[in-house]
Amino acid sequence: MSLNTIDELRDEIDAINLQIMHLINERAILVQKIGIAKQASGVNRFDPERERDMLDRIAENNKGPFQTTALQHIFKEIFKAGLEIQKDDQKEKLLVSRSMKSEDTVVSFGSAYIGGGSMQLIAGPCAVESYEQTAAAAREVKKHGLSFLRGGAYKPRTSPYDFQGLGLEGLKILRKAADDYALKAVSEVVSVYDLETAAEYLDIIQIGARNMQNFDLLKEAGKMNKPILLKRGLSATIEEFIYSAEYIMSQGNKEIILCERGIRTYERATRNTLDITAVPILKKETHLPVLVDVTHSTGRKDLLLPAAKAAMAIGADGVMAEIHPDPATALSDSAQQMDFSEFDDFILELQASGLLRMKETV
Ligand SMILES: O=C(O)C(=O)C[C@]1(C(=O)O)C=C[C@@H](O)C=C1
Repeated sequence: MSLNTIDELRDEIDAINLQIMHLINERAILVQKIGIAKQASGVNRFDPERERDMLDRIAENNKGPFQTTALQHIFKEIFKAGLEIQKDDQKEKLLVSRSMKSEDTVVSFGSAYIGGGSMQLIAGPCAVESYEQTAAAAREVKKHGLSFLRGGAYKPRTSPYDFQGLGLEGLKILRKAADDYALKAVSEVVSVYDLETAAEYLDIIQIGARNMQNFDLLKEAGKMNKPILLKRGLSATIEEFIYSAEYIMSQGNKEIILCERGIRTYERATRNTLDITAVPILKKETHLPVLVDVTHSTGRKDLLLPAAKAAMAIGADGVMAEIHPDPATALSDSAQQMDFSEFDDFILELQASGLLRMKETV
């Protein structure tokens, strides 16, 4: 066969390639329409029976030279690509997605707000242990012109024998300390049964990493008229994180703050691996504010400042950090909490780097 003939055959293949491309895209448009119809009727995107029917029809009609198995593999790839298009279309329609709302969501608390370019620092003890301890932290938070005081009242711990938190008493102490220093109170709720009560004492309800896919808790939080701070799961993908936020917003609550707190990987140098690029991805894919928890992600005091600088430099709406009057005596996370002198240095460094301007935290 001459080279001419090969070129002529290739020209024919090029023309057929384009025909196949147009047909596949024509098919994709139909798949998109089916995806929209399925979403509207709550039908699962993946339909194995339908795929089996189509593959059987390929087998019945295949006259070669391709082996039927080879063709079926090719069509399976087309089906998978169709599912991806349906998924992307669905993601574009999520209430939390940036395509649904181009402007940033700003969660307002009177003169304080989270999102929309404000740079917040949420600080406080890992756990509320006593009024004196929590009030001391509140005083430090206020001293630096910050607005938000965190403190754990319900502590999900790995071991059932570890300090579980003061519960309702802890919420009351946190509320009093926050009120005494005109701060907003942030604390985690771990059970659906505690939501209503907690909402009476908190300005922000936190749903922790271990509960990121506690769908009942997410749905009930979505029915509340209270901002929700949702932490990324230990091993959650960004897509799962976004869908968990959608669970909340789908129930009506639009005041959601996302928090990247590190993911569990093979790395042991830090407590978790801070997935810092999750911040711009989440800012790009959703309109929600994104915070970074530098304490739980790194688990190391020496990394709190570098991690906070990285978070603020990459576009986070703020940082969460733990402080304690005497970390060595803390009932949880004693190794990771800054004492007040360390906190002073932390704040000064962030200010010196121009990443934290105190006027925006008032
Ligand atoms: O027919 C459907 O239900 C579709 O969603 C379309 C389609 C396809 O590519 O043909 C895509 C994914 C499903 O698993 C089955 C079929």
